[in-house]
Amino acid sequence: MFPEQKLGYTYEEYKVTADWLLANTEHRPLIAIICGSGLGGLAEILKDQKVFSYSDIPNFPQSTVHGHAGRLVFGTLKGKSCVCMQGRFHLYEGYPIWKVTFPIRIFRLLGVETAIVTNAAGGLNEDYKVGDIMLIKDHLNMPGFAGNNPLVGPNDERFGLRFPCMSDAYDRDLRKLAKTVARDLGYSDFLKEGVYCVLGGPSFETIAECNMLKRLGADAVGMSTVHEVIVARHCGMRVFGLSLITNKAVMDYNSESKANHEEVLQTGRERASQLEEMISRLVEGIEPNNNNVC
Ligand SMILES: O=P(O)(O)O[C@H]1O[C@H](CO)[C@@H](O)[C@H]1O
Ligand code: HPA
Repeated sequence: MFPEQKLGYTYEEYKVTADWLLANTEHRPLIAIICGSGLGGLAEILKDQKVFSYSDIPNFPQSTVHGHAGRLVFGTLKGKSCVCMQGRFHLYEGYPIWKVTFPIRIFRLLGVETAIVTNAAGGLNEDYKVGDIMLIKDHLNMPGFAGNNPLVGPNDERFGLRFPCMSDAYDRDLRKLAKTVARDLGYSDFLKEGVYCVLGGPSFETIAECNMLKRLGADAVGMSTVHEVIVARHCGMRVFGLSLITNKAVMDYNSESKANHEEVLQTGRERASQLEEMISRLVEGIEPNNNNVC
């Protein structure tokens, strides 16, 4: 006999964590920001911070990847209450997908209405340059095609529907707002909009895989974000996503380039201040959603 496999957290387990956070901070965030690899500096722009190490929060997984500090930062940005993950979880760290997305449901129980998800990604679209910021308009969920979707398992109606729609995953109004913000900041030259493809990692893609993904319609490739977005949409949050193009995917057998995590982190450092400015202005323009399910 095989031992029964755990398929996710119970509602009560999510509540334990959410209630612990509510008891330990006075912040009541409406906006959650998830920092991608090397983008943890985004959390530093929050004022009146209350910071928790993931290791101190009941049930919280731990960050194991360089460039993901493992801190949950509450604070205000442009007068709005926010919570920021300085470090996310990835499948390749060995976490089951329901642990990867655990924080999203916690945020929902805290009252968060809007999720801003950021990541570092490899550019597949040949028009993209290193340092470009790509607004995510849609995704390709490769682990999902193989049955690894964070909503697999019994559905808890207190979070959302059994079969949530994903054709409107990335909020059109927030993308419009981001384009206006980027134009006002003079960022239009490096602003793109495209399709993000998630793979399991941790190995970077082969040349053949990059060419295949491009033909399938992906503009950028990474190892995160999509699982979080699916859970956020399932529980009725609005989602805004952006990818920082940290490296160009290698598409050509004559190329000497090699993807590496140090380059990913370095590009994050170089674009940090523009990303901070853009996210601040975006948050400033976000209207409360009055906790309506989108
Ligand atoms: O998606 P984020 O967390 O930004 O990180 C990206 O950067 C790492 C690879 O360098 C991978 O984890 C990839 O997903
Ligand atoms: N591939 C996958 N994930 C990534 C990449 C990449 O080229 N760059 C940053 N994260």
